[in-house]
Amino acid sequence: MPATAKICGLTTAATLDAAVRGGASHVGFVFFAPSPRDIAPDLAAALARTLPDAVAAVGVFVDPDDDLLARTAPFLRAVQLHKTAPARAAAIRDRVRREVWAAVPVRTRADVDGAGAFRGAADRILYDAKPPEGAALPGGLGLRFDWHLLDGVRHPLPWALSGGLDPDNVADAIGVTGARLVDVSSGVETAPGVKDVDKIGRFLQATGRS
Ligand SMILES: O=C(O)c1ccccc1NCC(=O)[C@H](O)[C@H](O)COP(=O)(O)O
Repeated sequence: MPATAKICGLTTAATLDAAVRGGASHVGFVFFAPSPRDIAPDLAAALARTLPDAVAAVGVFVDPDDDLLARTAPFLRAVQLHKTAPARAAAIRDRVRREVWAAVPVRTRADVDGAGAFRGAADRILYDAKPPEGAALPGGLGLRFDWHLLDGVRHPLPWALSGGLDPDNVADAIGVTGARLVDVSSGVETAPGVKDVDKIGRFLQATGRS
């Protein structure tokens, strides 16, 4: 079964174009200063304006304040929240009136079950690999979790699979988990924050969409 895909952490017109041409359903812009993928809101707005309707812009945030959300939400279709409690996610959803994705860091089955806390507070769960203690970033680390932790799970919300995916493993990941939406960042880069047009194309081809 083919899956749709979000290419995360884009910062240039050329790589955005590769994602669009390859058939991505979503593109992600990271608004988090410590990230090598951090993008200024003005540049993200300009890139987002070039997207066709079929491709949704997703803003990626780490427990954002209202000011950052106000500056970015107008050109986004969804906000992806890391390290954000369910009550705050619900308040953000009410405030920005955008689809809210809650990132759930996974190392154990208990982590997966924790996604239920976002029922009623978010619109989608993004299962991502749990970073090591003290990691500078909550995502974009190229780490994967045991996909079998999703076996038999009754998901509380629509969901997406993330963490350590790349052009060579994404087809397996889709086969094992049944994910209908996959998300990638470092797996289509040549260095942290440097996206690669060919890898983006290969990743999207491997999802079975293009
Ligand atoms: O990618 C980042 O730099 C980042 C920074 C702060 C919060 C989240 C971040 N990324 C979130 C994503 O959606 C990534 O695509 C996801 O963690 C998967 O990353 P990867 O394992 O590198 O494919």
